[in-house]
Amino acid sequence: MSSDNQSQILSRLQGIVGEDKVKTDQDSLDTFGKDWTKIYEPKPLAIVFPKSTEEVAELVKAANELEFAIVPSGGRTGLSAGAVAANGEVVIALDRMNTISDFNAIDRTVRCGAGVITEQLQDYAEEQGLFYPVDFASAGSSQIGGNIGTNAGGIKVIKYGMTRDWVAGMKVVTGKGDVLELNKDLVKNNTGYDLRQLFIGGEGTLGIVTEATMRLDRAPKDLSVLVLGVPEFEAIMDVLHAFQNKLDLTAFEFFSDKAMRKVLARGDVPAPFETQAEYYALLEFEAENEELVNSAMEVFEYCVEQGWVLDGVISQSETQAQNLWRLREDISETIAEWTPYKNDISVVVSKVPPFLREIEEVVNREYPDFEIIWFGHIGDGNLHLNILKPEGLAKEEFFEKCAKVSTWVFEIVEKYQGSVSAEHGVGMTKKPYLQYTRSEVEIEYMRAMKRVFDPKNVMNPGKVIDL
Ligand SMILES: O=C(O)CC[C@@H](O)C(=O)O
Ligand SMILES: [Zn+2]
Repeated sequence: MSSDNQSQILSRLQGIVGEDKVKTDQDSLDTFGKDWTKIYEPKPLAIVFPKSTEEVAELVKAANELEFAIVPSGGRTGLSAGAVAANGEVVIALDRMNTISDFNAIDRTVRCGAGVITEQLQDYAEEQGLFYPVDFASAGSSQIGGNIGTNAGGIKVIKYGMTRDWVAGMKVVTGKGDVLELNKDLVKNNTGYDLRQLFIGGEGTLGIVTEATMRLDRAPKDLSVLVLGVPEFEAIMDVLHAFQNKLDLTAFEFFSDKAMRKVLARGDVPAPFETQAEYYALLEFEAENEELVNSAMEVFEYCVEQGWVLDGVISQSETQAQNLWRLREDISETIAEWTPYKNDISVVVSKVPPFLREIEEVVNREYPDFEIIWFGHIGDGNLHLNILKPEGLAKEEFFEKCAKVSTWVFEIVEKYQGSVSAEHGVGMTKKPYLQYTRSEVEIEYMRAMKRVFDPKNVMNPGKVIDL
């Protein structure tokens, strides 16, 4: 792009959002040009901070006219490079659109600007005696618009579903610059195609979500957390099955001993119990009355009798419950110092054990010095596969080897009819592998949709699919 073009674009942006809301300093470009993927060099042209849907629509129209690309940006906590601007794009950061309004106690809904932080909504719901259930470790920085764009999942999906299930209505600016108000917050609205669903999880490739009405729920009462030591991976599924038959679980997570040891080594949280097991399951349920607690204890004893569980602990206080959760939630951040290879994959729950074993076998056989760290939302069939870079192995060589790992893993994903991205989206990192989960015909329909909503390919180009 010539410098004339660049200055034309910049002055147009300034005309729309105001001079001080267009940033081109190196610090802003570096910060807003990337997400947590960390493997791409950010190179945006500018970062703009609009305040309203109208301003966003003007920005998108300008992009169509002056032919520049847009990257929508929320809390930038994504792990698939969906919010990376590495090719001179204009980043639209929704941070200033962070108002919560129009709470409706009867409908149990609240309107959020796209820039509302997840935790801000969770706290707001709590103040109203209600609950916003989509939750994950990055809730303190991720934004509602980004959650919708990526259909964020997290640790409570087993009971509450993904972000998709909590969007009552939303406003989007399409890639053509049209403003759509979708679904009008209705529970029942059988009037043909539900366009909401295309933008939810569309990763900003069809348009930008600027506002949304989010549903809230009854607040769960007296949540209890159980951590169980499990000697064999296969037994975790028996444990899940046994507990699900008796209790309505709000979470069922797992992590390996290797993962937990890394968290414990930081010295912030105590070990759950002395017995060491190869894997741990973390369960959460509403212990509203004694009957439910007794029921949980009976299942626990049954699991011990069967040899599926070696030891366990049930939280006796809120602090203990939080500490048990930290054993699971702190893993991702803790292992970041080993420059891990990351993957986020899923299969139907019943196929999880052979699926994991097959992946483990191939990695162990080909690269015996690689340390695999398993954890994830196993109650939903979602595994997080992390591999730590061995000390002394150069980063480049490690990532070259990991590219091979990806191909083996995705071949196994295809064999098990799973997904190459369970909850982290496609972005740039999973784009080359989409065909392991989506058929060619399906991908062609996706391209056709992209052409309808964003004919000039200004919206987050190079993410999810290529035209
Ligand atoms: O870092 C990862 O691999 C997963 C991050 C996140 O989805 C989690 O469940 O902790
Ligand atoms: Zn996760």
